[in-house]
Amino acid sequence: MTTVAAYAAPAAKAPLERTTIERRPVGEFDVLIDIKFAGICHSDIHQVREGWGQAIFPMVPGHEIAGVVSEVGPGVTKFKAGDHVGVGCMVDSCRACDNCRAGLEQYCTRGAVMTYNGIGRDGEPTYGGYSQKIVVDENYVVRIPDSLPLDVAAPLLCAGITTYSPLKHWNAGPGKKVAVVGLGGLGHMAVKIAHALGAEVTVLSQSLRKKDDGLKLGADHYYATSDPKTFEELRGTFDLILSTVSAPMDFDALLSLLKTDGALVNVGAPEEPISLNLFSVIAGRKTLAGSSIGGIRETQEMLDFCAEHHIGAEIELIRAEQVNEAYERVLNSDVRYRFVIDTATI
Ligand SMILES: NC(=O)c1ccc[n+]([C@@H]2O[C@H](COP(=O)([O-])OP(=O)(O)OC[C@H]3O[C@@H](n4cnc5c(N)ncnc54)[C@H](O)[C@@H]3O)[C@@H](O)[C@H]2O)c1
Ligand SMILES: [Zn+2]
Repeated sequence: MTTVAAYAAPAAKAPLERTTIERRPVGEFDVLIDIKFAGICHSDIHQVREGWGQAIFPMVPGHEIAGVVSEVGPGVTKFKAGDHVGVGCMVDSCRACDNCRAGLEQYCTRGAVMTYNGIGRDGEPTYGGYSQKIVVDENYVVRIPDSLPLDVAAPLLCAGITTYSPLKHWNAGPGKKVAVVGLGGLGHMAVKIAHALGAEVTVLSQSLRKKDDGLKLGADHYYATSDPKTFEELRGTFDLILSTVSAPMDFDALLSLLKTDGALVNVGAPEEPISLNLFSVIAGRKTLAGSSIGGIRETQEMLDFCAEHHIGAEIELIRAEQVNEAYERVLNSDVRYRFVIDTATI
């Protein structure tokens, strides 16, 4: 076992504090990673606060991990010491069910092992990226192309793949009108990726406060959802709407903005249920769908795509002791556009 410095929430809703955790010895197929950067995802905050239900404490959050391989087990074939690598939301899955075989490990029918707030195959709780080292099976590690700096690459491991996967699945590309709802960590990646895929991109944000940023990120249009005229003007406009909002939304209003046969895909994971008038999907044969992160192969594909298109996250690098303050700022929509912890400061 290796003792590693980490930041953990000792109990639900408690502030995070510096502590140490144990990492398992490097097994035959394991990779030991020196974590360099860890992004702060809104999902970390939902889980620390038990907003999605009972969680495991102490909790070391963090599933946007970028680092450098320092050691590999004897059976490892994909990585060697010195490689730049990433770990996202999953560190294992059953590998045998139809979904795992299809590269959709996030939908593993036996339940994927989450990077933190999960229980590993060894029966031990998993601890995430707000720490200095992690041991992960090589099949759940991805390669970060050398042209992508590790700090701006870290958020791709969740915010990047969570938006790339549905944009690809629902064919965002040339000739398609795509709206991105919410311009936070996921939203700003969705804008960059949808633009790079060739779609015509519209941001639907609460206000016009971040309009200049949105246009610079690659949006063609920018509207405020707080302005009722937005919904009149954009009625029936979009082929695809990707909602990244962390709080419940008016889905009937959003569905009215789709063309016939359009899809509203929700990746935001609010803590409360929503209400829906089913006529919103009946009229216009519309689809309301959800999507969870992406599989391991697709995560690699996304990283290669981002490297090719020079896409990284817009980040604010913080020291570990600023993590609680950063959480408050995320909750107040005061982030442009992802906080990333420099794990050397833990
Ligand atoms: N489906 C998945 O696999 C997956 C993966 C990662 C994160 N998530 C979830 O996605 C959500 C967003 O995560 P994030 O890290 O981007 O969070 P974030 O806080 O960075 O971004 C959320 C954005 O939504 C905006 N917003 C809040 N209320 C709004 C409203 N009523 N109208 C328009 N915009 C509004 C906020 O201002 C912010 O810009 C969270 O709920 C998170 O848990 C889901
Ligand atoms: Zn996340």
